[in-house]
Amino acid sequence: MSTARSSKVRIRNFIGRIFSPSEKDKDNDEMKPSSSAMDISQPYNTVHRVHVGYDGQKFSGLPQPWMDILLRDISLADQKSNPNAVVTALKFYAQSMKENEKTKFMTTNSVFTNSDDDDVDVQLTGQVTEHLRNLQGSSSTPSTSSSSARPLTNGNSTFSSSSTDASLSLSERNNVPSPAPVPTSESAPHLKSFTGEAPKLHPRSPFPTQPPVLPQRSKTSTPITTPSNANGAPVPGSKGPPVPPKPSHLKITSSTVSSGCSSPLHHSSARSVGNSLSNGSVVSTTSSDGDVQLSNKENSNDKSVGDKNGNTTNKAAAEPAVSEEPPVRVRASHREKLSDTEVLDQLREIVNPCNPLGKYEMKKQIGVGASGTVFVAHVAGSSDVVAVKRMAFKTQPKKEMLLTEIKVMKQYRHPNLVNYIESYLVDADDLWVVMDYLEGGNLTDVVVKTELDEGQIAAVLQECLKALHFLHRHSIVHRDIKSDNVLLGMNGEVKLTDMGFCAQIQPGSKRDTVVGTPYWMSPEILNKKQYNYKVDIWSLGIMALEMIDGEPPYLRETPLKAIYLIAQNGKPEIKQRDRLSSEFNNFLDRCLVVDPDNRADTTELLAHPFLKKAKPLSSLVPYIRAVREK
Ligand SMILES: Nc1ncnc2c1ncn2[C@@H]1O[C@H](COP(=O)(O)OP(=O)(O)OP(=O)(O)O)[C@@H](O)[C@H]1O
Repeated sequence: MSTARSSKVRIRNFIGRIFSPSEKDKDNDEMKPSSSAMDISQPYNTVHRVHVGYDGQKFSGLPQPWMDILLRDISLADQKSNPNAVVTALKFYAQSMKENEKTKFMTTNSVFTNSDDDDVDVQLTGQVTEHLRNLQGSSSTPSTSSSSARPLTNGNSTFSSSSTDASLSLSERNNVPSPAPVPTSESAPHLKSFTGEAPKLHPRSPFPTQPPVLPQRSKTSTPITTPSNANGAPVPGSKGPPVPPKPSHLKITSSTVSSGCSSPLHHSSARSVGNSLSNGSVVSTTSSDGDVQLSNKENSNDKSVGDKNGNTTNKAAAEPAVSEEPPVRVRASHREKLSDTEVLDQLREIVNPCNPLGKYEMKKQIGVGASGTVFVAHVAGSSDVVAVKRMAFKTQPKKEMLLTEIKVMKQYRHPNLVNYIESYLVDADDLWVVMDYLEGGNLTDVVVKTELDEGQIAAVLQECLKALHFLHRHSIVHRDIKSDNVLLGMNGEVKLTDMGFCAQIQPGSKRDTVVGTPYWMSPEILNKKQYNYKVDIWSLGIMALEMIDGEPPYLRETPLKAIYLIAQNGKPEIKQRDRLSSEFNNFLDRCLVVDPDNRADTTELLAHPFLKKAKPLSSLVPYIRAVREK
């Protein structure tokens, strides 16, 4: 029986990568300075397998630190009630660890990508699949019994001496300093109507009990600094996502200014690009390369959930045990990845070949992102202000994503997208992307610190939907919709940014690359199913919940638990349902439909009665100001 019920999780590569921490993304290899001729290289493409069993009662075969995490975060009862969700969470966790090692700064609320042909597989025997199906059929209600009542445990100690520390200390990395104490109001605050007066800010309530492990929201308005070793790698256990080492030439300095050159866009047009293109017309036709290109993968990989014939063919399924095997095989990618040199070549075709230093005068740092640092800059000889994102190209772990971002920004212009102005590649490494400056910062700061009313929320959603409608109409799926990626102007403009994960999906086709930020991810992405542009609608629904609650569902859970809960629960609970208008409730219900085929699209949502409640964008201004001035 236990054999029949065994499920097998193959977590390939992961362990090998943990124990070979110096093996980096091979994309970076050619950029590494060559070491001495006597150096013996690290093994590469090593593949290890860990067979994990589930006997209907508990999981076995996981490395001990993982067992500890599992037991700490997901009770045995929860494991039993939905082992499939546990498997999904473990897969995700393993994948995030792998990303962590690749990018050095993975956190669960960091965005990440992984191809479906990556290294973490789950195989369930037919009977187990049936068993799980029965379980799921009979327990479709959310299992939150232990999640909200139980104070979160601190994951710091669990892995402090383990050899897998560097990757497994995810929870610890998600720790953030406690928010400043704010008086808790006795009664739940009601959504307000905007009166036109200066807003009385409604600070979000603090946690009832301060959880020791709190997943971190990216706090992009202040630089994130993380202790790092001599190589710039993060120190295990350090808090906050480390940023890539910043080359000295990225420091703000006016001493390096050299002669500028004429730009493709004149200064005076820089701030009006969006408006001048307000019809949302496509400037250029579809890109045919990089991530923007559709690569609709045939289901050619050998990964499957369950054996359709119900056969128990795998020895490991019958005998759950940790077994590490020698390197086996590396699955061919379904899409040819561009080499660094190819990315560089394509980039050179896009960028302005001149030196930007005389043209843009850096004023101050706005924030530090995963790939670089954003500055506000003055355009020399004018009063125009732009944002300049500077990135050290050679050390970027995801160069192709950068290329995608620039291509999409350049090709698709719309008043509700942050518009690209131009880009430069200085000394083949210092990549500048010049874009509209949105002085109001990101929506996260507003939703975390204030409470918008329904009219304001509707206004924000309407603007985002216009951008999404435009993108979807051009077969572009954004894949990372969240408040962090919505920028605000001081006049209340609302614009989507961060096009790095955009992909093109031909009408009627789907993708399966796992991309996004877990808390905002749709169930179909999380479960590694094929998906289409409807994933953006789900994320928009989660973002609407952020605007109501100040955070997405499960943000206070430990990462593994959060992923488990998303996989387990599907549609999240709308906590303040009773306080919301029926129109808003219905809007949320249309976004947060688990089955993407039944989920609304942008056309439906743009005509939704809830958006009739949208207030003028100027209603956002006092809130934006208040947050900026705080
Ligand atoms: N055009 C802009 N105008 C104003 N602020 C901006 C602009 N672009 C980015 N920012 C701000 O700069 C900070 C860093 O932005 P960035 O896009 O680098 O962050 P990220 O999305 O975390 O990183 P990455 O895109 O590299 O993964 C954020 O606070 C963001 O809101």
